[in-house]
Parts: sequence; structure tokens; C-alpha cells
Amino acid sequence: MQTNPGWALHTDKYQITMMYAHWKNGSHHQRKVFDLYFRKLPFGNGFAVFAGLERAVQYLENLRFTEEDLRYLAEQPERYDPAFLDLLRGFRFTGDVYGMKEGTLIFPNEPLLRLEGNVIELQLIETALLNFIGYQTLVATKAARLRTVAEEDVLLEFGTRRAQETDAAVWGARAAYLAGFDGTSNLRAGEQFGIPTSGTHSHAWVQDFDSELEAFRAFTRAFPERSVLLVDTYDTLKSGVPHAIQVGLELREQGHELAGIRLDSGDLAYLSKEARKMLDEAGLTNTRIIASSDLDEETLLNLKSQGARIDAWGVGTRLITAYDQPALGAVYKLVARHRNGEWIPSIKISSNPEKVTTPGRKTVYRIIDRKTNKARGDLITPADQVLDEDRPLTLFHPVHTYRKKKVRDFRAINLLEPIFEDGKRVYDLPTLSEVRKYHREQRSLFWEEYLRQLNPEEYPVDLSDELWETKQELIRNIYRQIREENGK
Ligand SMILES: Nc1ncnc2c1ncn2[C@@H]1O[C@H](COP(=O)(O)OP(=O)(O)OP(=O)(O)O)[C@@H](O)[C@H]1O
Ligand SMILES: O=P(O)(O)OC[C@H]1O[C@H](OP(=O)(O)OP(=O)(O)O)[C@H](O)[C@@H]1O
Ligand SMILES: O=C(O)c1cccnc1
Repeated sequence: MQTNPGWALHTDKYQITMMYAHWKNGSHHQRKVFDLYFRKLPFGNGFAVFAGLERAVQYLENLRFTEEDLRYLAEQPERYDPAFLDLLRGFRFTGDVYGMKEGTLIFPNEPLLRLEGNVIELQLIETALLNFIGYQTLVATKAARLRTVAEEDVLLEFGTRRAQETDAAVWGARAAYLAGFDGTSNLRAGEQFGIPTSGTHSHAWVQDFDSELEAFRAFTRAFPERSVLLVDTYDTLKSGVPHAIQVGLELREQGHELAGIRLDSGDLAYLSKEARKMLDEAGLTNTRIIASSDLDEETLLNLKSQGARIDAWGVGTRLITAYDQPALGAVYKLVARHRNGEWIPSIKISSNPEKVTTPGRKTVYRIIDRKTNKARGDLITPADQVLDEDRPLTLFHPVHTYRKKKVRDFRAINLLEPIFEDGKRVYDLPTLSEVRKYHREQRSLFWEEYLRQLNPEEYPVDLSDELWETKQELIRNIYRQIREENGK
């Protein structure tokens, strides 16, 4: 087993196979453009939240084949030519990357990353980029849904013990925080990213004492100002809450306040209302109630509609595993090839019109109405097209083209920022607090209709006239060629 594997082999074997075949073919230096995007919004949400760029940047900056990687490749049954392995020894990412900022609200079929460079470099990185961005975007989107229903309540990420291994726990905690969570229980995520950390105690603490009261007293002695007592080990209303109140009153005599209690089972609406009443009647009005127990946005919304008196929510399994949709299904498609000094757009046809790729080097503009400061739609255009804000813009649906609207008095924001130029990073990674703030600001550009968590309106993502025409022409050409080849 390798002790310190490099990241270069964090890829599917077919990428190396294609790289080798390109090298044998003499085509490995040909330049291409790939788009990374997804086709369908997760969880029935009206938007997704872009996350994973920081990890992608770290990966691209440090991408090397280690000597161990090369030895491992040399042992493969494909028997790669040693000269190819020598080429890999000097491998660096030297391409251009344009990408959305983390925290951006994103929609199906718009390029989230546009990558330009040598085909062998762009093939190698496909798998890892989809891996990072797919997962982090899912968790950020799930977290954004929880934020929508939690309104101003505190949201804490508790998922590490149920996460799909270590990276998912740590990068998932980050994704949750950037989309509106307030903290995590994972200290490594706190250490690595500066996310506020917090937590209570487990049932084991209570079980470890001869009585619940003794357990609560010992805990509050250690943390007189910060204790949140778990009250459901034996009987929430008959034992846990009364004992917490007793200890809370003892603490007050010593000049401290009991910070909170945690409910972790049973009917959380009923128990929280009863517990609130009992705490208030005892004068412990500052003691907060935190709930955990298989929560997600559905239960959270339901509990709020039942009048639950819960101030903070600890969410684990269903957030960190993206429980109801464990894959985003992001894709990475070739959209242009460089030939004789020119970019030639390339298309992949599908019997499903939604799956036909949009050819060419492209960018995405977010069209913001200047009067309302709200987004009217996104427009995908050729990469170099500059939108004239002084001329009215007609937006039309790329499949149902009769769905049209004219937009005047708008700002057009190019969402794809230069991230790498010739392999050099040209983008300063924002701090996580800046990403979180950016996400909040971005959300405020959208009408509620697109943000609601149930049956949201479809946000328009349209193609410019020029791009739409190019796409139609390529489709026509391909079918003409097929007919000619078939002699029809
Ligand atoms: N009032 C409520 N309305 C809707 N859902 C609720 C309500 N109270 C709790 N829930 C949810 O119902 C589920 C209850 O799960 P379940 O009965 O398996 O466990 P529990 O009561 O937490 O007990 P334990 O953890 O001991 O198994 C959880 O997902 C919880 O969040
Ligand atoms: O429910 P989640 O959203 O995943 O949140 C994390 C859970 O982790 C802890 O449970 P623990 O590991 O003690 O097991 P439990 O399910 O028996 O409470 C905690 O008490 C929460 O219930
Ligand atoms: O701090 C807590 O209460 C906590 C942390 C992780 C999982 N469950 C609970």
C-alpha cells in the first residue's frame, strides 16, 4: 500500500488510456475546450449552490505524478511505453480555467467551469473535478434548502460520524457553512477552514454517572457558561428537563446561565413546546432548545409548522450524505477543438433534446434588472461576446423557443472568472467568510419564487441567438453527414 499517494491517479483508468492513445497518435498537444456542468437540479430545488472550486484549485496547482505513481503505471498490463511515462514525470497543468465563484447560485446546462488546454491534461483532470464539485455542490445545495426553512434559527452540521469517509465530512462541513450553516461539530473542519465549532454532550456522559442529576452537575461544573444538556437519556419531560432546570437554577445562584438543553428523540414539536413552558415557568427564559434526530428540511419545516419551540438544529446524516439524492450527475463535455488556428465547435447529439451539448467556447451572463435588482435569467453566449447593456435583450427558451421576453435596463454580469491562465493561478481565492457573504448576497438577487423549497419556478437559462444558431447548424450538419454516409 502506498503511504503518500499523489493526486494524479485520482482518476479513471480510461483517462490515462486516452492520454496514451493520444500520445501514440501524436495528437496529445492538440488544444480542446471542455465544459463542466450538470443537467438537473438536485432535491427538486430551484437552484444549486456552486462549491468545490477551492479544492479544484489546490488540486490543479499541485498536480504531479509521483515516482510511486509512475512505477505503478509501469506495472500495468497495458505496458505503457517508458517514453510516455517520462512525459508524465514532467506533467504540470498548463491550461486555462474559467470558473464560477463558490457560493454562486447555479442552474442546469450552464458551464460552471470552462477548461482550455492540451487534451491529455484536460482528460486527466475530468474525474477529480467531477468528484470534488459534484459532492460539494450537492451538500451546499442541501444546506441552502435547510437555511431557507430554518429562517433565522441556528443550524449546526453534525454529520461526520455518518459521512462517506473523511474528505466528505470535512469538505461537506465547509460546503454546509458556505451555504448558510452557522457551525460544525467537526474540529478538523474548524481547524482547516476556520468554521466556528460547537457541540453538546452524548448519552454516554449521562449513562456514565449513577444519576442524571449528578451527570448534569458535573458537566456544568466543567462549563458553567456553555453547557447544553442532553435531556432524553431516560425520560425527557419527567426526568431530563426537570433535572436540567434544577441544575440551571443552581448555576444561576453561582452567577451563571444554563446555555441550553438538547432534544434527540421523540416528538420534537410536543417535547420542545412542553420543555419551553417548563423552562420559562422556572425563569430560565435564556436557556435555548436545540434539537437533533434525523432532521432534514422536510422535518424541520414540519416541526416549525407545528409550532415547535426550537432555537437551534443539529443536522447530520441527511445533510452530509445528501441523503435523498446522493449524486449531482455533473458532466464534463468536449465543446471545441483547435484546428488551423481556429476553435471548431463540437457537439454531442442525444435523442433527448435536453442532453444535446451546447457547442463552442462559451460564457454565462446573469441578467440583473436595474430597477428591482433581481435576476431575470442567465444567458449563455460565445465566450468573447460582450453584451451591450444599452440595447434591449430578447431572452428565449432554448428548447421551447416561443417562450420569450424582452429585457431593458439591465446589468449583465459575466459569471465565469479567469482562474488559471497558462497553468498559473490568476484568481485570489476568497476566504470562507467572504464566500459565505457572497452566497448570501447572490441569494438576495433572486425572487422568492425561485428560492422556495417546494415546486419552485424554473429560472430561465437561455442561449444567445448566435449560439442557438450555431447549435442548430451543427445538428443539421451532423444529420446531413449521416444521411450522406448512408447514401440517402
Ligand atoms: N413532531 C414531529 N413531526 C414530524 N416529524 C418528527 C416530529 N418529531 C420528530 N420527528 C422526526 O421523526 C423521526 C423520528 O424517528 P424515530 O421514531 O426513528 O426516532 P426517535 O424518536 O428519534 O427515537 P430513537 O432515536 O430513540 O430511535 C425523526 O426523523 C425526527 O426528526
Ligand atoms: O441524527 P443525525 O441528523 O444524523 O445527527 C447526528 C446524530 O448523531 C448523534 O446520534 P448518535 O450517534 O448518538 O446516535 P442516535 O441516532 O442513536 O442518536 C446525535 O445524537 C444525533 O442524533
Ligand atoms: O454536539 C453534539 O451534540 C453532536 C455532535 C455530533 C453528533 N451528534 C451530536
